[in-house]
Amino acid sequence: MGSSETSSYSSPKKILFRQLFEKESSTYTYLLADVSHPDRPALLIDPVDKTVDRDLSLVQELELKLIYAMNTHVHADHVTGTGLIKGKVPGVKSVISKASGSKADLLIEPGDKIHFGNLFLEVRATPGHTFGCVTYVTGDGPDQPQPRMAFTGDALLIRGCGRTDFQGGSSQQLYKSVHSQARILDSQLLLRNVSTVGEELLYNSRLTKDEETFKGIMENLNLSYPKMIDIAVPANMVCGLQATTSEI
Ligand SMILES: N[C@@H](CCC(=O)N[C@@H](CSS)C(=O)NCC(=O)O)C(=O)O
Ligand SMILES: [Fe+2]
Repeated sequence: MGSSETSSYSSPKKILFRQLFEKESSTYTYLLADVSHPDRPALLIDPVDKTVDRDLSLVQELELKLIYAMNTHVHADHVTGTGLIKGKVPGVKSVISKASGSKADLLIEPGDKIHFGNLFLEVRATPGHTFGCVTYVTGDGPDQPQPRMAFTGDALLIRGCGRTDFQGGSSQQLYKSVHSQARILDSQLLLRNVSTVGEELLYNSRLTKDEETFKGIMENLNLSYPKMIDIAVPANMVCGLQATTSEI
């Protein structure tokens, strides 16, 4: 293995972090691992079915042991890779929120901790883009990596946020999610590797507005119906495997 696993995180425990991109749906997938632990346990957040082989090759190259394949929410623009990953890597557990109403091995709830080696992710409820959206936040504590990172799914995007016009979306709820969690989240948390919650609260063109203005913006986005939604949503309710629900 090369020296590319070093990161700028000051921590006695070493976290490996990789951001991967699927260009058709513009989806970011994240790979995290505890590389201080002898087993090098790892997890993937929001993998896409089309890039599963790429993601698993990277896991193999970095000599990691994948233990979780997780989703932040039921995506509407792509089919999740979590079911395919389970078929390819024995022992991997799929993860999604209980509130999403989906099937997975682990149905997590706000406040749960997902451990990988000596590191963990905390689950925060951030509904509003869809029902059951969660944000995964790296652990707090002296032996956890700093600065902390937040994986917000589509709840909070850099200078934007997920739409709120389908799957239990609510602009009122999304506004509350971001503003109430932001007070709890450290302003140093990174989003998609190039912004912070604090920066978004200052410069996000939607979420810096008052709640009524935000609601008006979200009701007038005039976005087209996502091309994949009718395939992606039912598939994502079962970890991406529509036909073989026993394999979730
Ligand atoms: N043209 C795309 C649809 C893109 C889209 O609606 N993306 C969602 C996130 S995936 S549920 C979204 O919330 N976008 C926010 C925005 O402001 O655009 C397609 O057909 O896939
Ligand atoms: Fe989404």
